[in-house]
Amino acid sequence: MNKIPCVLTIAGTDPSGGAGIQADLKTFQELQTYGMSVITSVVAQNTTGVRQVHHQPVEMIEEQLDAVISDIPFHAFKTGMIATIDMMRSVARKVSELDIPFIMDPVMVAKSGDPLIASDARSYLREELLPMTTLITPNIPEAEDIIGWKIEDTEAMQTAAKEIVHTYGAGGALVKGGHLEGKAIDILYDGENVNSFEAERIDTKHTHGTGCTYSAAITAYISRGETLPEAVEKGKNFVTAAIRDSFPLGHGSGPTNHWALRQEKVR
Ligand SMILES: Nc1ncnc2c1ncn2[C@@H]1O[C@H](COP(=O)(O)OP(=O)(O)O)[C@@H](O)[C@H]1O
Ligand SMILES: Cc1ncc(COP(=O)(O)O)c(N)n1
Repeated sequence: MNKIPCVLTIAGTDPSGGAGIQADLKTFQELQTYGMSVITSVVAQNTTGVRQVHHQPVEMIEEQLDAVISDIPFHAFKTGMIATIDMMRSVARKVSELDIPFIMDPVMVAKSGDPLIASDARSYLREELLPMTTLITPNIPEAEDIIGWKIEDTEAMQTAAKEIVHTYGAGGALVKGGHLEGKAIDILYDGENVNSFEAERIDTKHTHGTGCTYSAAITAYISRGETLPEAVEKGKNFVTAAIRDSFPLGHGSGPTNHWALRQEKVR
């Protein structure tokens, strides 16, 4: 295995650079890992919303995966937007050969409210992909979709994280509290322990791509040999700084700032 930590993202694109593959690769680069990408869907979107989506044919997704897997060993990978059951089936088949950490951001709906996956793909995600994961990182609506009941506080987030692991079979679950009020609290259950990660809520609308950035940062830290709780703690610091210094770019919800931690160290 090569010494450089190598990581792969399997996700959709964002030409405006704040979410999806683009956010993942910027995060990988910023965290001193070698980033690679397999594109599932080309998404015409920006800070205001999604205009059009073009799915790659499943053969093309499989070819991209084969091209990477057959050539370059990597240490961890993440998935983001995988829009249809057929696409999920192809990804599942290919990644089942890999014996490395799998971080899944179960992307369902963009910040703008636009759906990013087919509604019938949600149950396939829960039943077929979720049990393959080392860690799944749902926000509150995504966690609710998986477990089928409402999450209203951090106690319920903890119950949900345990249920996602014990009932649905994820290796670990990080339920993110960005959609609740008050402090930005995320709950990690790794199959043994519960850890809580807390940050002050930052008063900003520029949170486009936070979920992508966070899961990419966790993937990068894991590829560098950190344990799950360590990787989440560092990932949380990274995404909090990226939100604190987010860019007021575009006409909608602007992107997070992947340089933020570096700038904080320099200041
Ligand atoms: N306004 C905010 N201030 C500070 N942290 C936030 C804010 N909004 C979201 N977060 C944090 O950003 C990360 C991603 O959050 P979340 O919005 O829940 O996920 P997603 O982007 O998938 O919808 C989590 O760590 C969450 O706690
Ligand atoms: C291709 C793609 N993947 C994921 C998201 C979700 O982004 P967010 O983290 O803002 O919900 C997105 N807007 N586009």
